[in-house]
Amino acid sequence: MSNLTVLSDTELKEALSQLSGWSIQSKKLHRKFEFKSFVKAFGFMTSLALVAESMGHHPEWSNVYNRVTIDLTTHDAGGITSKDVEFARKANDLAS
Ligand SMILES: C[C@H](O)[C@H](O)[C@H]1CNC2=NC(N)=NC(=O)C2=N1
Repeated sequence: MSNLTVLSDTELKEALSQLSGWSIQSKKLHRKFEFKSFVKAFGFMTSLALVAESMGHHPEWSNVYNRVTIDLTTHDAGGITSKDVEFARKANDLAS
Protein backbone atom coordinates (compact mmCIF):
# COMPACT_ATOMS: atom_id res chain seq x y z
CA MET A 1 0.00 0.00 0.00
CA SER A 2 1.07 3.57 -0.63
CA ASN A 3 0.52 6.85 1.17
CA LEU A 4 1.59 8.77 -1.91
CA THR A 5 -0.67 11.45 -3.32
CA VAL A 6 -1.41 11.99 -6.98
CA LEU A 7 0.55 14.95 -8.38
CA SER A 8 -1.36 18.11 -9.30
CA ASP A 9 -1.27 19.39 -12.90
CA THR A 10 1.25 22.04 -11.86
CA GLU A 11 3.50 19.52 -10.11
CA LEU A 12 3.27 17.23 -13.11
CA LYS A 13 4.21 20.02 -15.52
CA GLU A 14 7.22 20.91 -13.37
CA ALA A 15 8.29 17.24 -13.19
CA LEU A 16 7.92 16.77 -16.95
CA SER A 17 10.14 19.77 -17.63
CA GLN A 18 12.97 17.82 -15.91
CA LEU A 19 12.25 14.48 -17.59
CA SER A 20 13.68 14.32 -21.07
CA GLY A 21 11.57 12.26 -23.47
CA TRP A 22 8.59 11.66 -21.18
CA SER A 23 5.02 12.81 -21.80
CA ILE A 24 1.57 12.08 -20.46
CA GLN A 25 -0.44 9.53 -22.40
CA SER A 26 -3.72 8.09 -21.11
CA LYS A 27 -3.04 9.64 -17.68
CA LYS A 28 0.30 7.81 -17.38
CA LEU A 29 3.93 8.89 -17.67
CA HIS A 30 4.99 7.57 -21.05
CA ARG A 31 8.24 7.16 -22.97
CA LYS A 32 9.61 5.04 -25.79
CA PHE A 33 13.30 4.12 -25.61
CA GLU A 34 15.24 2.90 -28.63
CA PHE A 35 18.54 1.01 -28.39
CA LYS A 36 21.15 -0.22 -30.82
CA SER A 37 20.11 -3.86 -30.43
CA PHE A 38 17.72 -6.26 -28.76
CA VAL A 39 20.44 -7.21 -26.26
CA LYS A 40 20.89 -3.54 -25.25
CA ALA A 41 17.12 -3.11 -24.87
CA PHE A 42 16.77 -6.26 -22.81
CA GLY A 43 19.82 -5.37 -20.71
CA PHE A 44 18.14 -2.04 -19.91
CA MET A 45 14.96 -3.86 -18.89
CA THR A 46 16.93 -6.28 -16.72
CA SER A 47 18.67 -3.45 -14.86
CA LEU A 48 15.46 -1.46 -14.53
CA ALA A 49 13.56 -4.52 -13.28
CA LEU A 50 15.96 -4.67 -10.31
CA VAL A 51 15.38 -0.96 -9.65
CA ALA A 52 11.61 -1.58 -9.80
CA GLU A 53 11.83 -4.43 -7.33
CA SER A 54 13.97 -2.45 -4.88
CA MET A 55 11.57 0.52 -5.10
CA GLY A 56 8.53 -1.72 -4.77
CA HIS A 57 7.26 0.13 -7.84
CA HIS A 58 6.64 -1.63 -11.11
CA PRO A 59 6.26 -0.34 -14.66
CA GLU A 60 3.79 -1.24 -17.36
CA TRP A 61 6.12 -1.92 -20.26
CA SER A 62 6.72 -3.79 -23.45
CA ASN A 63 9.62 -4.67 -25.69
CA VAL A 64 9.74 -5.05 -29.45
CA TYR A 65 13.23 -5.85 -30.79
CA ASN A 66 15.33 -2.77 -29.86
CA ARG A 67 12.47 -0.68 -28.44
CA VAL A 68 11.11 -0.49 -24.91
CA THR A 69 7.85 1.34 -24.18
CA ILE A 70 7.14 2.32 -20.58
CA ASP A 71 3.96 3.61 -18.93
CA LEU A 72 4.03 4.66 -15.29
CA THR A 73 1.24 5.18 -12.81
CA THR A 74 0.82 4.42 -9.13
CA HIS A 75 -2.02 1.94 -8.96
CA ASP A 76 -2.39 2.25 -5.18
CA ALA A 77 -2.89 6.05 -5.48
CA GLY A 78 -4.93 6.07 -8.69
CA GLY A 79 -2.63 8.33 -10.69
CA ILE A 80 0.88 9.64 -11.27
CA THR A 81 2.90 10.21 -8.08
CA SER A 82 6.46 11.18 -7.15
CA LYS A 83 7.38 7.49 -7.33
CA ASP A 84 6.59 7.44 -11.03
CA VAL A 85 8.72 10.54 -11.52
CA GLU A 86 11.57 8.95 -9.56
CA PHE A 87 11.29 5.78 -11.61
CA ALA A 88 11.29 7.73 -14.89
CA ARG A 89 14.44 9.56 -13.81
CA LYS A 90 16.17 6.26 -13.03
CA ALA A 91 15.08 4.85 -16.40
CA ASN A 92 16.61 7.88 -18.14
CA ASP A 93 19.84 7.46 -16.15
CA LEU A 94 20.10 3.77 -17.08
CA ALA A 95 19.43 4.48 -20.76
CA SER A 96 22.07 7.20 -21.05
C1 LIG B 1 2.49 -3.93 -1.82
C2 LIG B 1 3.23 -3.42 -3.02
O1 LIG B 1 4.40 -2.78 -2.66
C3 LIG B 1 2.36 -2.47 -3.79
O2 LIG B 1 1.22 -3.13 -4.26
C4 LIG B 1 3.10 -1.81 -4.96
C5 LIG B 1 3.77 -2.76 -5.92
N1 LIG B 1 4.17 -2.07 -7.15
C6 LIG B 1 3.47 -1.04 -7.61
N2 LIG B 1 3.74 -0.51 -8.79
C7 LIG B 1 3.02 0.50 -9.29
N3 LIG B 1 3.33 1.00 -10.49
N4 LIG B 1 2.00 1.00 -8.60
C8 LIG B 1 1.66 0.56 -7.40
O3 LIG B 1 0.69 1.06 -6.81
C9 LIG B 1 2.41 -0.50 -6.85
N5 LIG B 1 2.18 -0.96 -5.64
